[in-house]
Amino acid sequence: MTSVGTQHQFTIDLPAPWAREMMDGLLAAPFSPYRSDAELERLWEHAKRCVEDFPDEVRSELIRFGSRLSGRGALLLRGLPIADATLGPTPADWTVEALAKRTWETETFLLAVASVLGEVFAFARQHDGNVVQNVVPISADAYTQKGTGSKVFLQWHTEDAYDRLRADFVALLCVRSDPSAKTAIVHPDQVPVTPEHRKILMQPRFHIGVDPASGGSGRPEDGPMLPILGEDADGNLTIRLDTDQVCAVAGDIGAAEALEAFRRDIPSAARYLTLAAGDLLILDNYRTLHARTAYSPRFDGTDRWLQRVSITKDLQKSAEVRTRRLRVVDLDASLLG
Ligand SMILES: O=C(O)CCC(=O)C(=O)O
Ligand SMILES: [Fe+2]
Repeated sequence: MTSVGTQHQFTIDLPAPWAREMMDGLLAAPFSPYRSDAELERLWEHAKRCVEDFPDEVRSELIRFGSRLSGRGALLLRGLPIADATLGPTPADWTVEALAKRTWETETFLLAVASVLGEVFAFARQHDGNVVQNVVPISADAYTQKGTGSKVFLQWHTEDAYDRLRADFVALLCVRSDPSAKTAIVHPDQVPVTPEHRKILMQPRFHIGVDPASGGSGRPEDGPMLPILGEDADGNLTIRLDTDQVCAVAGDIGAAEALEAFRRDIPSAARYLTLAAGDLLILDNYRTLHARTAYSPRFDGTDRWLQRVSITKDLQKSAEVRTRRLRVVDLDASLLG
């Protein structure tokens, strides 16, 4: 097994014979993640048991990444064998009805990996609360700042930057690739920042906009006042930002300058990856910004297709706002900040 890494990101190539055998075994997984919450829970239990067969190195790297001890912001597992023919056509949108799938081996693997990092969950406002979300290009969204957009650059962001219940980790499994679409990642430590700017970016001198689906206006200036950078208990830098949905507080020239300088230096500090089918990219949502380059889907069933889950280390913190479904945070705009 080969693994290479930097202090910011780490890549593991899954051993091919093991990965093939595991995927063959998962073909028989009897539960769908899409039909009901009860069935999803059965699949979750099943996925957790699969982790017992993971190679030691994969398991221990996942545990290390999940514990945040490594300080890294991204972990890429490569080489999951995906039989393109069994996937069926890329759906035209993410609705469950569109997923004429009969086997759920990729979803099961995604959940198995997620189970080492924490608990999967979703927001009711996104993808109808699907826990496993299918990120595909949607024709009507082509020019939007959504994961389902395509023809425009999807700006640098952490997921749900304005929300205190945002995910700790986001896992993206590429099941069908488009070589022209690149996923870009950057750790805040990689972006050069002067000590003065860093101090400013750590103060609540910025607004992060709340999208209309979450009860906000979609305008950055209406969003809560928040810092962009922070520090965790170990003194490591954390980040919450969506460069499409942020502004400095009105009249705060220092904050505006610090934000502009930071934003300007992101692209050259970033790493650009073309996700291949079978690549699973796990992002620490407190330590990595991501983005996606523009690309041109054909909308003919052969387009790029990612499956994604959001993971929290502490499902309990959203207990009060999960009143309807076990893993789905209710539509509620009272949680910002
Ligand atoms: O398409 C990608 O590579 C990333 C999409 C994205 O930002 C997401 O699904 O969170
Ligand atoms: Fe994203």
